[in-house]
Amino acid sequence: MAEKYSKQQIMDALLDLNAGKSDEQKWQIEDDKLVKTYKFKNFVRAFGWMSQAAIWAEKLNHHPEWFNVYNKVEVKLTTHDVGGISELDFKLAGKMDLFN
Ligand SMILES: C[C@H](O)[C@H](O)[C@H]1CNC2=NC(N)=NC(=O)C2=N1
Repeated sequence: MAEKYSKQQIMDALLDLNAGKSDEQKWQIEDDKLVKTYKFKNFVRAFGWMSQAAIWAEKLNHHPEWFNVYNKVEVKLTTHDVGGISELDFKLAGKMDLFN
């Protein structure tokens, strides 16, 4: 099972994940969750991306909390099994960024 990351591990991994991204594209930590809002051209693009992300989530056996309205998807990643953020959240976040 994944281990809960310490604050330091989270900050290190976050720097890595956000490297080279504009402020708008950066992941943030909110309430012990890794959070980002993706914006797409339209609903079909948003939903297509969610379908791809769902396949990665299933592969990793790690599932997002997310909320979609039209062209926006708000994603919150946390590891329920450990009550915090783990490597799995950063893995899934990295995959999500690959095809957005
Ligand atoms: C039994 C099952 O493997 C676990 O409940 C998995 C499924 N997906 C999960 N997803 C997330 N985000 N956190 C978990 O702790 C988690 N655990």
